[in-house]
Amino acid sequence: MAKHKPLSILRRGAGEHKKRQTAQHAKQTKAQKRQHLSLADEDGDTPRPAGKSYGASSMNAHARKKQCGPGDATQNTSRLLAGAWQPVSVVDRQAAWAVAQLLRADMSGRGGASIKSLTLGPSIQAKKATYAVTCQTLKLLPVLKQLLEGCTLLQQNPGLASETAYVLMYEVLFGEGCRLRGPAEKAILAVRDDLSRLLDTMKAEAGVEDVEALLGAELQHRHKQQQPRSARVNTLKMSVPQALAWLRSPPPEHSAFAPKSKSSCMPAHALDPGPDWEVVDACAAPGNKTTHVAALMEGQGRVLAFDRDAKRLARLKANARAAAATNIEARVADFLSLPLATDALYSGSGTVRSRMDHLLPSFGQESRLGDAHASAQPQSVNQEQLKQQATAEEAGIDEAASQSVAQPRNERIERLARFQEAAVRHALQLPALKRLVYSTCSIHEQENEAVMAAVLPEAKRLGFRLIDPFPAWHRRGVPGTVEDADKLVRVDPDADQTDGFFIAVLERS
Ligand SMILES: C[S@@+](CC[C@H](N)C(=O)[O-])C[C@H]1O[C@@H](n2cnc3c(N)ncnc32)[C@H](O)[C@@H]1O
Repeated sequence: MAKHKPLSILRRGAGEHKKRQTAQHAKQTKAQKRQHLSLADEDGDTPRPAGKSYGASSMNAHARKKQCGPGDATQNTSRLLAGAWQPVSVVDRQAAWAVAQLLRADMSGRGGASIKSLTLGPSIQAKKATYAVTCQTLKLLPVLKQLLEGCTLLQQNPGLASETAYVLMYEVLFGEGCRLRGPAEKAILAVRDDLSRLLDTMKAEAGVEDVEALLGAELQHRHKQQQPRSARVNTLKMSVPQALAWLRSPPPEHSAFAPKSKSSCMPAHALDPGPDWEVVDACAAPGNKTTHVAALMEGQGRVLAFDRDAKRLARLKANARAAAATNIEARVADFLSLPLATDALYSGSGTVRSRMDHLLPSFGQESRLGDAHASAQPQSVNQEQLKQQATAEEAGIDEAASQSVAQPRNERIERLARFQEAAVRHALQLPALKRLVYSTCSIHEQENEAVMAAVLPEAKRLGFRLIDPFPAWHRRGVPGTVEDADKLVRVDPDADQTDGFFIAVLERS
């Protein structure tokens, strides 16, 4: 089990830091240009005079200023987007951008891209460092907010957005400092001593020594809850006994190990394909399940992988090559226009731990199974309507979500559920279909049991029945929501310590 790391990990390792700095110096100018291209919301650096220095009078722990109320993050996000001061370091600039996107989406209650997709995406440089700074800034956000509210930093520096301030305050107080200095860094550095004093006062008032203790018990507990790490052995490259032997020797660094959540390996086993099977993965990219299925088929038979997103399909192809899965044929296609079987689309609500959503301020404020059942009893819908309404863009998580227009969560889940239902109905029409696995990494009943309840009558007419892929598994579909709910498999992200998942298997005898 991965243990919670002490505050010292707020500093990146020396090697990583050196690598990052060298790369930064070498690529700074080019990187700045590229960043402006790739981070479309950034409006370029608009250098302004450095902020004034602050005397102790502008920092008051006891009479903290309330100018930064809950509404300010949105305003300040616009400031960030409208050409406010950008951090000079590409890592800090990317982190400030990611924090702005995440807080904006979180406050609006709309779905959005995950921390990982924003900080580890293809256009991001120094991904690990950007991810680390973003996570640590979010983790300490309550403290950073309090510090910011205790001073007039934003008021004195109209060019400084709060998200930039959070990231740079994190860097200056807990991270690696700011070696590269533009107006934003100078503004923060000018008040560094005052911020430190204010932090000391906050700790003294709370009677704690560690900054994390300022976060309160609930938040600390939330951060400590980490899922056990798991990996899937690519049996096309190494057998499981070999892998176990490997794990007993020094750290496993082998392409046969793919870090994966345990539950994400369940759908392929639920399908349980034979070597001579022909399998269709309808919404396949980036190919996690596809490559797993291909391995379970021992590199034989044929796995047809479809995805309507050409870029994501290119990633699938690269992943298939890396996995030595030569039995995968990948094509760009819209599944709803193809007479083929389906994997599934899902909101990804079960992967909040993997997505690191617990670092966001609103985490835990909504009911997890929530509104799904009450508001979304399965309704039969016209197939053509479904095709029109259920656009795939909303269905892909992460990258796709970050590009799509944000929608209220419930609306998005409803649209996903409609697409999912359409996809299953479509797959059921395949005359040669023997077994269908419907799986989502969502915990919403609307996308899971409700979809099954909607399609089951038609599935039964076509000769399918629900079967139980894992009789020994302990967590089942929500009782009373669908016939044979006890044959459905659920994985709970908290109780089962892996990503949330839902799996239903329909088989024709
Ligand atoms: C969540 S991802 C799938 C993850 C994949 N099953 C895996 O295990 O790696 C959803 C994918 O469905 C694709 N998609 C959405 N609508 C589609 C459609 N109508 N036809 C084919 N692919 C679609 C998206 O482009 C996205 O890549």
